[in-house]
Formats: sequence, structure tokens, C-alpha cells
Amino acid sequence: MGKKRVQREACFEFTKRFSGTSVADYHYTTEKYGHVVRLKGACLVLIPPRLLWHEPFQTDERQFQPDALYITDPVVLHFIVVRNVNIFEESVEFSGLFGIIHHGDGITCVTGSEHRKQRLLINPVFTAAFISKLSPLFYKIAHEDKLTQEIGSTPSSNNGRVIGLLHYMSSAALELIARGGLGTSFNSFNEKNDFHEALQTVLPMVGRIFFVLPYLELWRKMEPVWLGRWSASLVDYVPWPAARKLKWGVDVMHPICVNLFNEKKRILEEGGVAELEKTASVRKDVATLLTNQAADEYDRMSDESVIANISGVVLAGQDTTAGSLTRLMCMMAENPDLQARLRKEILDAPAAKDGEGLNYRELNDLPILDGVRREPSLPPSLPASNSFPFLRTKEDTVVPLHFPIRDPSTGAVTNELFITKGTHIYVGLVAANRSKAIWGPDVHELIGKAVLEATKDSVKMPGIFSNTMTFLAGARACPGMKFAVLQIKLILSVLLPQFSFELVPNKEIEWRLGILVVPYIKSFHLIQKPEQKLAEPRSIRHPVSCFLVLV
Ligand code: HEM
Repeated sequence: MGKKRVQREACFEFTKRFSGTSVADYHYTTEKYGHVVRLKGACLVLIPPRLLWHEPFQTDERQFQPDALYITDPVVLHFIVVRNVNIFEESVEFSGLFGIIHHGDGITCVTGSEHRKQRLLINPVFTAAFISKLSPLFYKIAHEDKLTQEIGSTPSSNNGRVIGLLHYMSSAALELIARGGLGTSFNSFNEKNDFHEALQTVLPMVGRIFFVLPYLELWRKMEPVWLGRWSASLVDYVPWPAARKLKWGVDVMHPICVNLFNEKKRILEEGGVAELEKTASVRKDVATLLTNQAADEYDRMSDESVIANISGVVLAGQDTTAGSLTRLMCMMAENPDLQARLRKEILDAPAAKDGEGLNYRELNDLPILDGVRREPSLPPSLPASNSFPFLRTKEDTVVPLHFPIRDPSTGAVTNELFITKGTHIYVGLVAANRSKAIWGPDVHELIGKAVLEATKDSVKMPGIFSNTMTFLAGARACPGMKFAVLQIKLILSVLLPQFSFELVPNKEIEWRLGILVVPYIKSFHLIQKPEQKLAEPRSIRHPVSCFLVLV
């Protein structure tokens, strides 16, 4: 058997695993396939995208999806997401999808100077100094959570109560982003809440419409505008439940974001900046910054982009945080000893003894809590870059490698990688966080405090968060990182002293990969519809198929 064939089979096997169901499938990819993996493209396309899209796929236009690279090598990642963002641009799949979900060019779908402008506008409310002021509000909301209210008031039986934790975490995260980031409330703790349901619907549905993703950007920019709107209205009649559900979610989300913006704008026009700032929990928030922009026309964002950003921040900040929190609680349930140590640490903190919530600084002073939230094995809850082409190479480029590659056909070792124009790049967030070569041989066992030690010795990663790739790196790194970390720490500090968490006996939890990482329990969906049987995950050859059918 020729070496080429072996390589092809390895690629194929990896692709099959890549499109597998469990996040755990990713944990050993670097050990098995290395830190740069070529993913084989999918079937031949009937209508070449270049006939439909003005910037055609360059690598192999005969394929519906061309070959792609799945990258976890630290030096390559640094080269791609930090140093050369102009060469490795966001893919049309990404901008088309989020442009449609948010009805406009928000931060998630613009590039270059427009992206920089939008980031500069929202950055001031994501600094440590600013976020630290949010802890009293977060503490109040954590106490309003149904989890603390309902379960806490139920007389406890010896056997405890079985709960779908993600649902509670999701409501709390939505309310935190609403009140902390937008100066409003989405009544997130109400049982019947269309907005909440819409937010939880859109991303899972994307997995079912993956093969139209390359065309969404073209569709949303379609002219005349009425033609685009008219064709969108037809989606309600197509015999394709996933597309209809996605449209339902977007149709519910959009007017709520429009109303929020109009209300803020009205307050600004009638009462000026002082009145607008009264709507924010600490004088400023994302909504006030976006509504009250500089007068300079060049620096201003269109109303459409402002609304898209309001919608984008809610979507980006809600189920990501909820997923991470639930994953951490799961980890606590799997490690009762760690859970007990963390509980003691929180209860022993002076402020906790006074019956007051811990503030930003006090939370940062707790070493076990800090170690736990740095957990590299914590799957990033938004592995978007694992789910569909994230970046596309704009020109032929030679990229340096940290881990050399051996050419299977010649045996030659290379320290550089030639990436051709048009190649799709997946940034392997999950796999990079679990690479033994990066973190050391015990990466799969690292929990809690051990992480702090491991961070010191590990290979330098470009990620902005504790050497992990969880919040990405570079110009597109998550601006909400500090916001998310405060939420996570604060909610843990409120819940752990009140509850002890255990896994339900005989029910194995599996974390599965869609656009978000979502927990499943045996054959039941853990989040919204426990009564519903889990649909079989769909798996085809191309990595794009790693979207899972979640609901
Ligand atoms: C644990 C929770 C979170 C995780 C793991 C996370 C992770 C990420 C990642 C990996 C990206 C890059 C996505 C991509 O371009 O493919 C991102 C982007 C983003 N995140 Fe987060 N995030 C979290 C929480 C939040 C929160 C709480 C907010 C807002 C308050 C937020 C706002 C955003 C925004 C606006 C972007 C787009 C940035 C841009 O394109 O420039 N995220 N996040």
C-alpha cells in the first residue's frame, strides 16, 4: 500500500472522527494526526459556487467543499489569527450565517477597518475596571435564578432532585447579559419565553442547513432588496423544518432587538446622554455605547449594524457561558473532592462569612476557583471554528511550524507549511486545549489547581485566556471574556455553598459538538425537551457535516 494511500486513509478516518458526535473525539486528535491536518473535501458540486458567488472558492472548484486544514499548531495559529488577519479572512459561510441571523453587518460578519471600528466602540465596557463594577448586579441576579429560588426553597430529600442544569444556567446567563450588557431584562426566568427559546433554536438548526451556508452571504446581499425579502418569506412554505425553525428563531429575535434599540434611541433623543446612561446598570453598557455614538459620520455605525450587534452580543454571550458553567458543574459532580475543596474555599472567604456576595477582586483571590475556571480541558463552548470553515486564505502563504511535519511520501521533515490561496482553515480550539504535546502528558487529568502549574510549563499558545484557545486570540478574540469569567466565578460562588452536585446514577453525560458544545444524557436531550428522543447525528464525509442534529 503506497504512502499516499495511507495518508488519504488517515485523512478520511480523521474526517469521520471530526464529524463524530462527542467532543471527546477531539481530545486525542493531535496525538493521532498531529497539529496540522488536511481534511478531504466533499462530493462534486452540481452548480459550481463560482456561478453564484462573485468570489469563487479557489482551491478546487469542482468540489462542493474544497480540502481544508484543521490547525492546532501554536505557531501557525499565532501566524493566522494574530499576525496575518488580512491574509486569513473570515469565510463567507461565517459572515453569511451571522449576517442573516442578526439582520445586518454586526461585529461577527465584518472584516478589516470596519471590524476594528466596531470593536473599538464596544471595547470600553469589556475592560477589567468596568467589569469589576458588575459583581453586585450579577450577585443579585444569581439569587433571583430559579435554581436558587425554586430548588433552594424545596425541602430537600435525601435523594436530592434531578435537574436539567443547562436550562437554569442558560436563563441566568441571558439575564446577566440583558441587565449587565444591555440595560434591559428579557424576563429570562419565565417558563414561557419565546426570545429565550429562539436563541436556543437558531444555532442548533444551522447544523441542518449546512450545505446552503456558502450561499447565504450572496442571498443576504441580494438586489433588489425586495427580492431578498420576498424569497426569505418563502422559507415559511418550504418542506424543510430546520430552515423554518431557523427562520422562526431569527424572526422572533430581530424585532425584540429593534425595539430595544428604538427605545434607547428615544430616551437619548428626549432626555440626552444623562437619561440614556440611567438605563445602564453602571452608567455605560454595550447598548448605551452603541446608541450614543460619536457624531463623526466616519466613525458611526448604521442603525442596522447597531441592531445586529445588540443581537450578536446576546447570542454570543448567552449559551456560551451557560455551556461552560454547566460543564464546570459537571466536572464538580465528577470530582466530589474538588467540589468540597472549592465550597470550603468560598465559605471561608471573609466576605462570604459576612453574608455578602464576593466582589470581583475577592473572587480573583480564590486560588482553587481561579484554577478551576482556567481548566484547559473545559471545552470551549463555542467551537464555531470547529464547525464550519472559519477562515479562508486570501493569498498563497508560507507559514512556520512549531511541530515539524514529516511528508509521508518522501519522509522529508519540514518546518514550514505552504498554504494555497482559497484554503479553508478550521481553528482547532477544542483539540488545541487537549494537546499532550502542548500541555504535557497529564492534560486529560488536569483539574483545578494543577492547571495553574501546568500553565507555567506548557508551550506558549496565542490564546488570550490563560494559555488556552477557549476565547480565541488576535483581532477576533472574544471581547466578552472578562464578562464571562466573572459570571462563571460568581455563579459558582453562589451555587456551591447552597447545593451539592452529583451525577445522576446510570445516566452518562456526553458533550456533543454542534456550533455550541451541548450536554446530552443517555438518549435524552438535557436542555429544553427532556421528553424528546435525540435524533441520530448526521455524518457525511466533509468536516462541514460535523454540525449535529441536536433537537
Ligand atoms: C464562556 C463563555 C464564552 C466563550 C467560550 C466565548 C468564546 C468566543 C470565541 C471562541 C469567539 C470567537 C468566535 C469566532 O470568531 O469564531 C468569540 C467571539 C465573540 N464573543 Fe465570546 N465567548 C464567551 C462569552 C461571551 C460573552 C459573555 C460575550 C458578551 C458579553 C461574548 C461576546 C462575543 C462577541 C461580540 C464575539 C465576536 C467578536 C468578533 O468577531 O470580533 N462572548 N467568543
